[in-house]
Amino acid sequence: MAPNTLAQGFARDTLPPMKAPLIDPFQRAIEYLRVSVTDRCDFRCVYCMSENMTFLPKKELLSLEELDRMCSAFVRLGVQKLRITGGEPLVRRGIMTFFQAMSRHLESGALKELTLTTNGSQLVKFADDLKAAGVRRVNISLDTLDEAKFAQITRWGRLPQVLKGIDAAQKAGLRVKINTVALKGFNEDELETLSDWCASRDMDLTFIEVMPMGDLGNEDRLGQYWSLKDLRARLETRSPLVDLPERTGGPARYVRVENTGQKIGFITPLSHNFCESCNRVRITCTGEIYTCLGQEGHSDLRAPLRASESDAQLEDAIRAAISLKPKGHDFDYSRQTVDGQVSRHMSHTGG
Ligand SMILES: Nc1nc2c(ncn2[C@@H]2O[C@H](COP(=O)(O)OP(=O)(O)OP(=O)(O)O)[C@@H](O)[C@H]2O)c(=O)[nH]1
Ligand SMILES: C[S@@+](CC[C@H](N)C(=O)[O-])C[C@H]1O[C@@H](n2cnc3c(N)ncnc32)[C@H](O)[C@@H]1O
Ligand code: SF4
Ligand code: SF4
Repeated sequence: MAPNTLAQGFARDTLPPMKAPLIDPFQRAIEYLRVSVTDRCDFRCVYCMSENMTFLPKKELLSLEELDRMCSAFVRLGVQKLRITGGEPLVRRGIMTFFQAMSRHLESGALKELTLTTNGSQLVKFADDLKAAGVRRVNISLDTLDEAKFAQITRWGRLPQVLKGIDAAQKAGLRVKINTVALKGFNEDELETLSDWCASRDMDLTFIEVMPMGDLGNEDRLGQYWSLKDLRARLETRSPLVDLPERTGGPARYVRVENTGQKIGFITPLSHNFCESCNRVRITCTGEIYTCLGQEGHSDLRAPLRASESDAQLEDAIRAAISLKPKGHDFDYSRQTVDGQVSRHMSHTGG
């Protein structure tokens, strides 16, 4: 990708010496930042958005320059892994300039990984640029390989476009991990097919338990919930699974499928929560920090960011927010009610 003047303009900080790292009240080091760069999306997945979602006015969003300042402040405070998400991150205008600007933190060695989670619809256009900006792997969400079911679950998505995006990512040399939300009565019968398909293309696969977020409307999230313990037991009837110690810094726990060598991850916030080793916080597209995905508590970082050209106030506000990070989430399916429902949309905080 050709050097971009806007990106050069971003690079005003060559990272002053690293500050004291971010440690929360439970002695967990915060090294992983997930940033939602837009609440917009070209899909309307049923577990994530309502069909008639209204989006924020553009002026509410952090500008690309502000996103740069925000992320750079976190990198100075010890964040080593930066995941860009949304909404659909690749529908944000100018987003490649932002990726390009962030690559300077990879080059300096301060940031170990720059990556994104995407629905894959725009990868034909952007895979090469992402690779050039230093992205090495992408997580692509895909719940089914059946075209009609794909249209049903994403409402607006088209499967062939996403499959072409996956091809483009692999061709560009990006490592691909597929994220599949396991939904009872929807893709239950496809898990083996999906896992064989990923193995045949040398892609990792992670199954995610559906979380009770967003406005449920007519959606029965409780009825859709499927414990990954059951799924694991089913996969075990085909081949032994060996627990792997390795971690990506994310919440997935991995197993190796003995018969094929394939790696499969499980993200099980409900049936086995991983809060005790939580290392991450989230920034919304409007500059709020959520220190837990499963809690409503948050604080505003946009005001301190905009208050001054210096980042001192922003850094103080970040530390203050981390000092309030809760121990874990409040999701609760056990009472078979939606008490544990978090009314915020995933697209706002970025999942
Ligand atoms: N409850 C909970 N769920 C999370 C958390 N982080 C990620 N998830 C869930 O896992 C999904 C997949 O996460 P990804 O965006 O692929 O990121 P990741 O799992 O950190 O990715 P890797 O770097 O590949 O490990 C998210 O959309 C959420 O549904 C977390 O901190 N708490
Ligand atoms: C909110 S999306 C944002 C990034 C991108 N648009 C995508 O779909 O990959 C991030 C992830 O959140 C997951 N997700 C959304 N709503 C969820 C829910 N209610 N429970 C579990 N995962 C959810 C999606 O499947 C996706 O893997
Ligand atoms: S899960 Fe991702 S692709 Fe689906 S509606 Fe939410 S933000 Fe869009
Ligand atoms: S639910 Fe909250 S505390 Fe638990 S892993 Fe996710 S973000 Fe961390």
